[in-house]
Amino acid sequence: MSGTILETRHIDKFFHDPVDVKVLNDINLSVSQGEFVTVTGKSGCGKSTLLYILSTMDTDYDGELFIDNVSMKNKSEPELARIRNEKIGFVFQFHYLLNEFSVLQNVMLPGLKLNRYAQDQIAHQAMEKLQLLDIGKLANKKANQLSGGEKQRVAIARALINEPCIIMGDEPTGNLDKKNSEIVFDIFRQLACERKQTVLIVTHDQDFASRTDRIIFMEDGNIIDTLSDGR
Ligand SMILES: Nc1ncnc2c1ncn2[C@@H]1O[C@H](COP(=O)(O)OP(=O)(O)OP(=O)(O)O)[C@@H](O)[C@H]1O
Repeated sequence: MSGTILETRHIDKFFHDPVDVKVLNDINLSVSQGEFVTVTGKSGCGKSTLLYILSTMDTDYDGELFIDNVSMKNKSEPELARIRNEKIGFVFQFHYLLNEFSVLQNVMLPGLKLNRYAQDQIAHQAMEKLQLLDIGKLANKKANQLSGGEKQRVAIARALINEPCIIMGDEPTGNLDKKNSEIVFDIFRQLACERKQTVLIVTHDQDFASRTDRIIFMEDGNIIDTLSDGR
């Protein structure tokens, strides 16, 4: 494994409504390139809140976040949006695919947003991602013609289109059966091992978590333990 790709220093987070509540307490985290990490803990312990901060979508916190060794402090919203698009791919529990668009078009969308390549080049890259995930044959189907497992694979392909250095997932297998969860797990493992992309997943799924490189356990807004598999 190589350098640090994601780091937090002393992150605290308060919610103020209806009363002041501290939901994250002194979160210090360092994740390496190519590492496959899960964050787990009971409902309400702060996992999603942390993920929102790590993904730069929530900027209302104390402490400092570094992505690819760059501090996110004092960045404007357009700058953060650019960093998000370039550096981070997201996979959610619910896929949020656009039903009226084809699979290929869905995968292309974040690439078009970044405006880095011509449209036909993005289409080519999108096709490559679909093939990587073994769903090339679905390219021209509409998103609403797919099974749940296929939709989630398309959502992963979409997350990969801009070659992000970090892939973040919020319960990405939460809506899948065992077989499809396995497929999604294997994809993340492959991305981390072979493509050296960092994968950080929030999950309740203990079986999933137990097979990743490191499990970060949270309780009441604190990191209480980490378990590495020594890989
Ligand atoms: N917008 C908000 N305003 C006030 N409190 C909030 C807000 N969002 C979340 N919380 C509180 O912050 C704490 C952490 O919530 P968070 O959603 O991060 O937990 P979680 O570990 O992701 O839970 P789950 O596993 O159920 O998704 C909880 O006590 C929650 O009630």
